Amino acid sequence: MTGFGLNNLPYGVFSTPGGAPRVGVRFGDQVLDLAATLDDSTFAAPSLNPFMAQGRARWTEVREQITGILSGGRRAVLHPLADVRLHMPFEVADYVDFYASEEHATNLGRMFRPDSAPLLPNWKHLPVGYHGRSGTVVPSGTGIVRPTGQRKPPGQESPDFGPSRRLDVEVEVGFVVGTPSALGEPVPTGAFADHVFGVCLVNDWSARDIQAWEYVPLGPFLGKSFATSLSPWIVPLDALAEARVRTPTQDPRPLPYLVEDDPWGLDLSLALALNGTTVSRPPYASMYWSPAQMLAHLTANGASLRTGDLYASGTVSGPSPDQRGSFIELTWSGQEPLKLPDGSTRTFLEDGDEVTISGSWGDVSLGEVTGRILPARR
Ligand SMILES: O=C(O)/C=C/C(=O)CC(=O)CC(=O)O
Ligand SMILES: [Ca+2]
Ligand SMILES: [Mg+2]
Repeated sequence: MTGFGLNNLPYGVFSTPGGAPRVGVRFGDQVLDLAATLDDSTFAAPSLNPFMAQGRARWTEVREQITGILSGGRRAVLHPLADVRLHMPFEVADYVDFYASEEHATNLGRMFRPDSAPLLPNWKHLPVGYHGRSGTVVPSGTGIVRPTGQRKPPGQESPDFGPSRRLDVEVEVGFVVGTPSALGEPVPTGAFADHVFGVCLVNDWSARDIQAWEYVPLGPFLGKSFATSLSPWIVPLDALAEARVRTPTQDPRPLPYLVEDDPWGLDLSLALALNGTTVSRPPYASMYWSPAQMLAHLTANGASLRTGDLYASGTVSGPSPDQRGSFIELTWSGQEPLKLPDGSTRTFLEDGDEVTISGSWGDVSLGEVTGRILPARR
């Protein structure tokens, strides 16, 4: 049907006019009102966190119940999607962003560090990542104010302060943790599905001029912390069982704690659209590190997981130029502007631009995450 049939059933948080935000499941162009249908107060919460904290056995049980209700015509409270407002689906605990695409890491290495090897020596030994800012993860549709910060273009002797001139996107896939883990206890790759509840789309907005000046030696900071957008529907891992593929061959072989027996690469097709025109189609199957390896690495030092932790894959870029997941790559640092159907060209984002990332596996849709650029505050 629409990408939201019985084989998908993603969870989100919605409200009807005058009603409180509560948990819903998308079915076609309708939203199943879970609190009203199952008479379970877990789903009356304004976030998925209480349900996600209950763990995999409960997630499976509820998915079976919902499937039974929607296929067997049992009493269900459904609202037309057009009549509801969608909210942040869960409360983000900690937020981590990885860097798991070899193509993206190579492209950015070439542009940011033209005088050294594009991949740093650690890159094929561990999934490189950084901790982001969970408080600025925003729901799809939130306007993105152009950030202001320190900029130092090449050839300019000292930095100045002003609105970013190189505002960009990053097409990413997000993984949402349900079951927490104990401090001091690493989570092995084989326990990925016990902890991760589901998958969504992420746009890691990035101000390339701020980033290029600030990032050495501690990594991304204000160039990325102003906003990160999230899609409204969290697709359960169960809906993606058939999407699983092996990652590309990993050479050198990763250390034992990063080896995965069951493959958790995902054959998702993503798309990046600017003002309604698709400009790129990044293939998630090309990602070098799997989300199970990312989780094992994230906890290898004993760092604990909390319900609502979000970790993103890093920008998804495939091998061909029309598969790149950011404008800095698509326009090669602004040197090769994109031509748009209205005859205009684009390097980085302009005020008023609207960006939409969508994704799917077969007829299982991840929906979309969208955002429009608002002028800088003055
Ligand atoms: O190579 C760098 O210095 C930085 C690259 C990024 O902007 C990466 C980032 O946010 C991680 C990713 O999305 O892949
Ligand atoms: Ca990123
Ligand atoms: Mg961000």
